[in-house]
This record gives sequence, structure tokens and C-alpha cells, in this order.
Amino acid sequence: MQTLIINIKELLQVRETPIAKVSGSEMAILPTIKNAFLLIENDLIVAFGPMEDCPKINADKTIDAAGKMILPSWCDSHTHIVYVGNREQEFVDRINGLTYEEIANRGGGILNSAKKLNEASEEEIYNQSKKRLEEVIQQGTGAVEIKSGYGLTVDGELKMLRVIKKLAADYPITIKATFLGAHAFPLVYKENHVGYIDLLITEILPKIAEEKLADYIDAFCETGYFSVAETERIMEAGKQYGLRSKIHVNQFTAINGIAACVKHNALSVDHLEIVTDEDIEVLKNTETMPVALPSCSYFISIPYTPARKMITAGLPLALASDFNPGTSPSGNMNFVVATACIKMKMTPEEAINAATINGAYAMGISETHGSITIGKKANLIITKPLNSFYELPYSFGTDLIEQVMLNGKLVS
Ligand SMILES: N=CN[C@@H](CCC(=O)O)C(=O)O
Ligand SMILES: [Zn+2]
Repeated sequence: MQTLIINIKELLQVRETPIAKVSGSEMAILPTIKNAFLLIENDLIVAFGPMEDCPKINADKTIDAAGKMILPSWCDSHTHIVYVGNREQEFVDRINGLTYEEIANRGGGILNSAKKLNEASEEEIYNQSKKRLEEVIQQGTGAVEIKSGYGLTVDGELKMLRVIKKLAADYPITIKATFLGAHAFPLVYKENHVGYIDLLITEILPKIAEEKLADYIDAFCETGYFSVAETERIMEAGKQYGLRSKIHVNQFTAINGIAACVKHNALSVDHLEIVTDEDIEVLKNTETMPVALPSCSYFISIPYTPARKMITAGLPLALASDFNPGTSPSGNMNFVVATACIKMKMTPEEAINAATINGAYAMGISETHGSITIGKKANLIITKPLNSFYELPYSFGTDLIEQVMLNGKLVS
């Protein structure tokens, strides 16, 4: 099946030579072709270029994209899309003055979601989660990482990971699964951290490996959650099962967790609302991708990741949604990109790089996703007619997506 898209006003994120990620000043460059064509065969990009080079072929399907932009789908490398119910009461509690920490200390927060999840059947969890997945697909996300972490029991964690596996089988979006058993200590293990970590490592991890339920491992490395030493134990155990780490770190406090993640060659360090000069130094020239989650900063009113400082220091940066019931009940990557521009002072070029190729890197799929490159997946966003791609972050809140293509097929 051949699909030819013609008269594209501007084709964005065109990379003739494949790249894994962009860093520092390279992030300001977003290569594009004006008045372009794009040829797709089955699920892959096979050719692109200016319209004057458009092949004279009778494709099975031709799409005229006059006035419209095309870009690779968003690669959302950090979500918790699988959950049950929501936490709107905590939202109101925060409006009335409680902090995220105070709510968690009262048994709310992650433990609140864990209670709901453990009471729900696998089918119920699937049915609630698939609606959110369908929503983000319509919003232009073509690849998504989904974490466990609301089970915090053997059954609950496995149930979540099986739901993620079923979503990956049932939907055309690319999904990577991350085991986040180390998201919070369940109440019964509050005074027995070693016991809980033993449970994760000796009981749950072997089952995950046996059923091939996860690609990555995560921990919430934070004051009051998992210490740096505990996180290192989790990363080490993950490695034994071939699971590279992607770690929640520096959300509220800087406790030298980033250095530990780099030492363990983590694929990504995520959140980074509080970042020290030492953290920036330790990330330089490493394979670890820093990931910012601006919807979380927005929703719970905490600082934004210091993107300018990090990019100026030469670091790469990815953007992700953190879709979850507590700190970001939205998986809209268009909002993420706009908020990165508006609040973190990233340019549209930097933000689009961060939400495509660098997002792909942060979930280990930049060989197949995140740019318009021959041989990569035809996962695309076709916009409504636009003046320029700057309109994408500028008109935040307006739906500018006309169609979405996944694996070479239009899905909206
Ligand atoms: N910070 C840790 N985990 C999630 C929030 C989890 C929750 O509150 O349910 C996050 O990435 O923000
Ligand atoms: Zn998260």
C-alpha cells in the first residue's frame, strides 16, 4: 500500500541522516522542507523532498496537504496512563491550601490511586485506561511510555503491566512499558523499606521477566520516597533482568540522585524541577536524557525545569506529559509543547525537537520514531492550514490537528 502526500506547506523535523537525539545549541535547529511531498509504503516513510522532485506515480492513496504542515507524531516518553478513578478531591484540597506532600502524608496521593487500582478488575482498569490512550492518539501522540506504580502489590503491579501489554497489542500506537513498583512505600511497609524492596526484586521482577511485561524500570527517587541508595538497588536489580532505568528524580528536592542515575547509565532522568549546577555538570556528555514535565509543574504549581540553563550548558532535553491522576491529569502533548515555550522559554524549534526525536530517545525508539527519515515509522501529525509552525505553541488550547497517521494509516 503506497500513500503519497503532496503539496505539504512545510514538512517538519526532516532528518536525512538518522540521528539519535539533539543537544544544546542543535536543539534550536528544526530542519524543514517547504512545499514538500512525502511517500509512505505500508507503515514506513520511503521518500520525501521538495514537490519538484515528487515521483510521478499512481499511489494507492494521494492526500493533498496544501496549506498544512506535517510533522512526526509526538513521542511521549513518560506517562502513567493506566490508572483507576481520579483524584479531583485532592485537586480541590490543593486549591484550598494543602500541598502535594501534605495530601500524600494523609494517605492520599499515590496510595489513594493504589487503593482504587487494587480494588478494580483487570478489565475495568483496561476499559478506563483505553479511553485515555484513544484521547492522546487523537491529540497526535504516536508513541508512549506507560508506567506501572499504582499497584504496589504483586497482583496490582502485574495487573497494571498486563493491561499495558494488552493496550500495546490492541492499538496501533507504539507503547513501551516501565515497571515502577518503587513509586511509594505501601503503608504496611512504611517502617520496612528493605522488606518492600525485597518484594519488588525477588517476587515481582522475576515474574515480569518471565512474562516479558516491561522494557524499563523506574523509581521515585525523592525525599520521603526512595532514597538514592534504595534507587540504586532498584536500578541494579533492573539491570540483572535487562531493564534499563528511567528515574523520577529532583521533583521536589535535589539529593544527588541524578549522579547515581548517570552512574547506572539510566536512559532518562525525569522531572528535574529542582536542578543544581552539579546536576547539570554530571549530565554533560552522558547517554542519559533529561526529561521535563511542564504539565506537572503547571498543575501542582511547582517550578518548571530550568530548560534554558540546561540547553545553554549543552544538554539535550526531552518533553513528556506525565499523564497521571495526581500531578498531570492530561496527556496532551500540544499543551506540553506550548507550555514549554510559554513558561520555560524554549523556542518552538527546541520544543518540537524535545517532544519528537528527544522523546523517542528517552524511550529507546529513536531509530524508528521521532523524525521524518527514510525507513522510520509513518507516524504523523497533519495539521489544519497554518501560517507557520509557530502557531502550534502560540495558539495553545486550540486543536490544530486535522489528521493523525499511525503506521501509515489515517486513524482520525
Ligand atoms: N512523582 C511521582 N509520580 C507521579 C505522580 C504520581 C501521583 O501523584 O499519582 C509524577 O510523576 O508526578
Ligand atoms: Zn511520573
